[in-house]
Amino acid sequence: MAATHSPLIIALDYASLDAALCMADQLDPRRCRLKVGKELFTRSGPAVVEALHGRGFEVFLDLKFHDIPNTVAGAVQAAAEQGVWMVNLHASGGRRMMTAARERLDAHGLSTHLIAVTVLTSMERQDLAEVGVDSEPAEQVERLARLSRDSGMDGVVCSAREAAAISASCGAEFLKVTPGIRPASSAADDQRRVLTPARAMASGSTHLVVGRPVTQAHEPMEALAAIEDELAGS
Ligand SMILES: O=c1ccn([C@@H]2O[C@H](COP(=O)(O)O)[C@@H](O)[C@H]2O)c(=O)[nH]1
Repeated sequence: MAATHSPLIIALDYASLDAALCMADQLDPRRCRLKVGKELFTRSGPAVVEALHGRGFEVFLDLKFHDIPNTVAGAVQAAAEQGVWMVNLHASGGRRMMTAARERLDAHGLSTHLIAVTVLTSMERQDLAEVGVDSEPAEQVERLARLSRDSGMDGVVCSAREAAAISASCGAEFLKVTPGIRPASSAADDQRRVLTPARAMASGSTHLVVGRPVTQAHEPMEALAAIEDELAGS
């Protein structure tokens, strides 16, 4: 498998294995990693991970597990045994859930990166208030990032807007995987806490998750090249 130095992770949010592989076949594992999320995995199962590994890609399995500790530990183990590069769970599942997942990977010698989702990049203050969290997103992200670090996570999913603060509190090595990446000319869609690729890297993101700005572009490879150019010039 090709280990890339690129921070880019392309989100393969497609409704079929064929559509996902059609995009993957235009991409190069030396230029990006790929993310498999809930829609694609629910439709195609482990076959998609196998197919992407077969093409040389490192895979982030973005299933955002959130359940009781024993169940999440088992799910994380199952993901890691498929050889994925990264897997995630929801930090709001709490310390015992995260610790159980960490311990399960360690007990089996599995080196898959394990990261925790803090506050979804689609959420803003009002969304948090409606689920009983009376905080600014940045404040809640910081709280969950510290808990994630203390629970043995390798990093978090957050918006790039929070990456600098997390680097300060949890260290530069702590992974900051940031969706909500939008080139200046792209629509925000359902995302709320967005940043451009260059500003995201400057803020301390370690990895940038990009979906629709590339996959729904009229010319996806041109859109990807424009993002790479923006990063090279920053
Ligand atoms: O907080 C989060 C966590 C995960 N995601 C995922 O990232 C991609 C973003 O896709 P875009 O098309 O670039 O918006 C998508 O797969 C989400 O499930 C996120 O956006 N925010």
